[in-house]
Amino acid sequence: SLAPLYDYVVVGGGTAGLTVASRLTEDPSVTVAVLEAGFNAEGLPEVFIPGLIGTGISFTTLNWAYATVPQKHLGGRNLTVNAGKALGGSSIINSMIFPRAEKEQYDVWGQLNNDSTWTWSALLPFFKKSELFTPPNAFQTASGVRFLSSVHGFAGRVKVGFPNYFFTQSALWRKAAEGLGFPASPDLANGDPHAIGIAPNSLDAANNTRCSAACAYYTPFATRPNLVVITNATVSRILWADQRSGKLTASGVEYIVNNRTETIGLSKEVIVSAGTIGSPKVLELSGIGNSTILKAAGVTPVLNLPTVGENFAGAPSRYLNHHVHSWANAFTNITLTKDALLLNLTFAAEQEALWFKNRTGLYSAAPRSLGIAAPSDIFSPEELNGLVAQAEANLTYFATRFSNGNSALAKGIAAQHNIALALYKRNKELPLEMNAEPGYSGPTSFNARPARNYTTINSVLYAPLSRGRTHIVSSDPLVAPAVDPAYWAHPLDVAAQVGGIKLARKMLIAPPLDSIYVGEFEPGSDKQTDEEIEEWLRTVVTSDNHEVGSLSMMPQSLGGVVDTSLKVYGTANVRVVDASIIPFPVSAHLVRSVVCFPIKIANLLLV
Ligand SMILES: Cc1cc2nc3c(=O)[nH]c(=O)nc-3n(C[C@H](O)[C@H](O)[C@H](O)COP(=O)(O)OP(=O)(O)OC[C@H]3O[C@@H](n4cnc5c(N)ncnc54)[C@H](O)[C@@H]3O)c2cc1C
Repeated sequence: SLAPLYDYVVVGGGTAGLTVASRLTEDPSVTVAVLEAGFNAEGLPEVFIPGLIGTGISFTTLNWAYATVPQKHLGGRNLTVNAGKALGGSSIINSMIFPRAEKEQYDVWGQLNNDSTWTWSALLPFFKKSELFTPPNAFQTASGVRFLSSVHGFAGRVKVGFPNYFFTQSALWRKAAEGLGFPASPDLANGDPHAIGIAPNSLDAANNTRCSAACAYYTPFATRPNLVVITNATVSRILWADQRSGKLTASGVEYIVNNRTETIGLSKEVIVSAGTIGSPKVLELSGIGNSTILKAAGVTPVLNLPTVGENFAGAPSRYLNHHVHSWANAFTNITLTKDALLLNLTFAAEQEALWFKNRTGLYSAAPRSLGIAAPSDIFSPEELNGLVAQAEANLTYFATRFSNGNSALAKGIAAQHNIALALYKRNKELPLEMNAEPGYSGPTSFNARPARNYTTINSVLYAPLSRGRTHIVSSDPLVAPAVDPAYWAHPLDVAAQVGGIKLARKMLIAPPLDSIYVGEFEPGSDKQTDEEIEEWLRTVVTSDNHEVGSLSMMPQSLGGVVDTSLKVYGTANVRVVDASIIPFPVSAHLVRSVVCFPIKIANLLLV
């Protein structure tokens, strides 16, 4: 055993990891060390200026860019799943969209675990507590921002606000969507997101800068003597002590810094917060997981927990400029677009100067106007009945196929599918985010597409029924895992995403958005039938970055890996706190959800 240096060691200084570390060190007698593979990137313009996301090193150095294995249902393509590699994790490179999902989807977390502390009504106070919300000013209100103060908090750590610039296309799109039957949302964080509106952003409204997890949970507390953050430190494994009361007990953590292997001792717990792909990797390298998979990778198993890395849910979609998903885009006669920033570098320089001068202009605009579509928006009642009946008939088949031969997990996935389909029938499982991109978004590179201005309607698949897995293939901690999200493995996911393209097309030519429409670019006039759209999508969609579930919080009888206090089954002092514990995907961007887990560590409530 190692001499304990710290009470807690947090593996991964990302969104959830920094939340935990800052909360624990509020007690001056508690010592915490955070080990983060990336560095502190808060000072980079591509991190702090909202409109510069995607430029500079945001998607190279600051990104793990995990490659998937060939995706069987997407023509055997290898896709990239983005995940932030920096202090603050994915919140450093994300789109700062900060809404909440449908209430009933959060309730499923509690339902699967028979635990009412993991439900919308139990989580809402924590959602509120974690944010420092700045209501819209007169200009923002006049530009269409709506909010309900009852669902916001005004004294938390994550700064939440709205941008200082609104693209005309977005306003036209919201009107068009309302014309197609989407209600105007009073607030996209109210738990009823089947509507259209302007999403709140994790943004410091006073400065118009990104508020990442580092901004919220590290920078204000960096000088705490009981908090130590080691950057450029890649954790290779957890070190085990003799068993404590029959349970596996961590005594320290091994990590690599500057090509040296170091160790750090702990007296209380290790908190694994390395993200949905990073966390199962750390557990497997430490000997926790499916013994067969571990042995094949050259790791000696210490605890056989065969569902580590399973129940992995993601969706193929993405809408940063070069990380696309499914969209319909059209040429537009409007000139103030994001394309203008690429087409005219003088204009781009002027806009950047404007941002530095008074925090306005195109670069101050973080995304975005968005809406969440329900089954009724993309399927006729007959189509929906048919798809749900088919999914019900094949429920056992898919649950078994997705569970990698684990009968408990097959039950867990069957339970999730049963609940999802019941929600589908009640129009409460919301399969798509629709949003307007004021510029090009799609599969064609800047040089290969016409040098024009565009409007894009993105359609992002949420709440997928497909489940895949992520596992190590080597005992070398610097080797990437084999990531298989099994995108489009379930037919309902495919149908929903095809429906999203049809809805996007309808929106592009609905008044008043039609007033700026000068012809479709993609998918293009040769892709009209569902089959043609589907075949095209299979060749172009890329990864969404909202992966969850690889270390699911579920009972062991349903194939879970952690209990509702987020302890790993069979361990005395290993907890997982990050998006990997989310057992059932929800229809929202995730940061809100991973900073609000209602657990107690050493009697200290996390949020
Ligand atoms: C491009 C992109 C856009 C997104 N857009 C949005 C959005 O607009 N709104 C929203 O709410 N969500 C968005 N998301 C999703 C959201 O940001 C993530 O789901 C969330 O931040 C995940 O939090 P986490 O704590 O689970 O993991 P992360 O925040 O990813 O943290 C994991 C941390 O662990 C570190 N790590 C991993 N392995 C090791 C290791 N072995 N040793 C040491 N450190 C390690 C990583 O470097 C990282 O810092 C987006 C994500 C991406 C990638």
